[in-house]
Amino acid sequence: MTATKRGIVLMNLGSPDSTRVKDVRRYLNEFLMDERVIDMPWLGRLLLVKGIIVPFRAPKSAHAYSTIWTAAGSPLMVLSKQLQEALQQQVTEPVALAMRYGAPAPWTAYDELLEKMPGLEEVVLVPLYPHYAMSSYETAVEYAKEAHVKGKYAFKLTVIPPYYDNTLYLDALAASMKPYLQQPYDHFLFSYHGVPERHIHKGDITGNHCLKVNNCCEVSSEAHKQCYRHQCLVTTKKVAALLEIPAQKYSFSFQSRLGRDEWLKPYTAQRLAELPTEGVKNLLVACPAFVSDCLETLEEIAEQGKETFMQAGGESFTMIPCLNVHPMWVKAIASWVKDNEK
Ligand SMILES: C=CC1=C(C)c2cc3[nH]c(cc4nc(cc5[nH]c(cc1n2)c(C)c5CCC(=O)O)C(CCC(=O)O)=C4C)c(C)c3C=C
Ligand SMILES: [Fe+2]
Ligand SMILES: [Fe+2]
Repeated sequence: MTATKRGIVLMNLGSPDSTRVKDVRRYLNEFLMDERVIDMPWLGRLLLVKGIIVPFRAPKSAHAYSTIWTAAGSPLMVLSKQLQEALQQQVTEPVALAMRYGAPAPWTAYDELLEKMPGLEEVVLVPLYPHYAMSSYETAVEYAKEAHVKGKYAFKLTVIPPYYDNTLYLDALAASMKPYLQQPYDHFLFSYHGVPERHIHKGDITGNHCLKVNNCCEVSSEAHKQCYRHQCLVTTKKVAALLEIPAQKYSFSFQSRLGRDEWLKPYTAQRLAELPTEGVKNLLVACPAFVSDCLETLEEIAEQGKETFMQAGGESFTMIPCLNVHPMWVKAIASWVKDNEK
């Protein structure tokens, strides 16, 4: 039997091309005009995004990006490329990188793989999002599928499902965090990117479970296949168990709220201001919704979040890096692609 000619695409969110306001504006326009991110009818979305959000946000975001930008580009891009290279060392299949917004687009990644491997039969898509959300995992996967159909590519596209409860992912996450638990700490905060509550209702395939049933995320339901909050809770509990963090010593919260809608609570910024008043002086923070460090971890949490916590009376704030190129994480991806061969 001959082996399937297979390639791998790692897919992340994408960053602006530079910290110039015009590049950030273009990026934000593409990002926020995505109907899975701002889920409004097209005209309302256009007016809100181009008329209100982007003109105000672009200069502020450009400044935020300028505080984390490196000589090689945005941390998210640099770290995604490093992950691509590290994975390439572990597997024989060619590995390409794609972004949901900006470059490289999925079709660029597909063409790159075809060039390296003429007669390509299968592409395994690895979304760099552990949890299912319509504004992250779903939009990336649908975009990659659309590019596959539109480009009439002959190869089969196989998508790795959300891996929030996958043992290899959880083991890698716990191992990457463990060294930071050697220092004394009062509390461990798992901060996840937030989403509007409306997105959780929309994703509820049962129509009557999410945010409707008491303790919905802990009551077994088919809805959990697409419930971002449930999946964040599972990652939190399983990692805390692996690290033997007692229940009263950890919690989870949601960051990066945009606009006036109700988003998943508690809000990270609010918790960071409250924790010192509850006796938490030494804090560990991790952001498992991101596999690569990015604006939301390096600026929003490590810079702004730290300031909020320290000003509220905190004494030490330790930000735990994302998985980035942790060897166990690279091995986890390699192993999922290998399992897929069976
Ligand atoms: C309605 C707005 C947004 C939703 C919903 C949303 C969900 C979401 N986002 C990520 C991952 C990332 N988001 C990043 C940046 C970012 N996110 C939004 C808005 C929403 N995200 C904006 C406007 C921005 C741009 C920066 C800013 O102006 O604040 C990033 C960082 C990108 C980088 O270049 O570093 C990531 C990663 C997830 C996982 C998610 C849903 C679960
Ligand atoms: Fe975001
Ligand atoms: Fe839920």
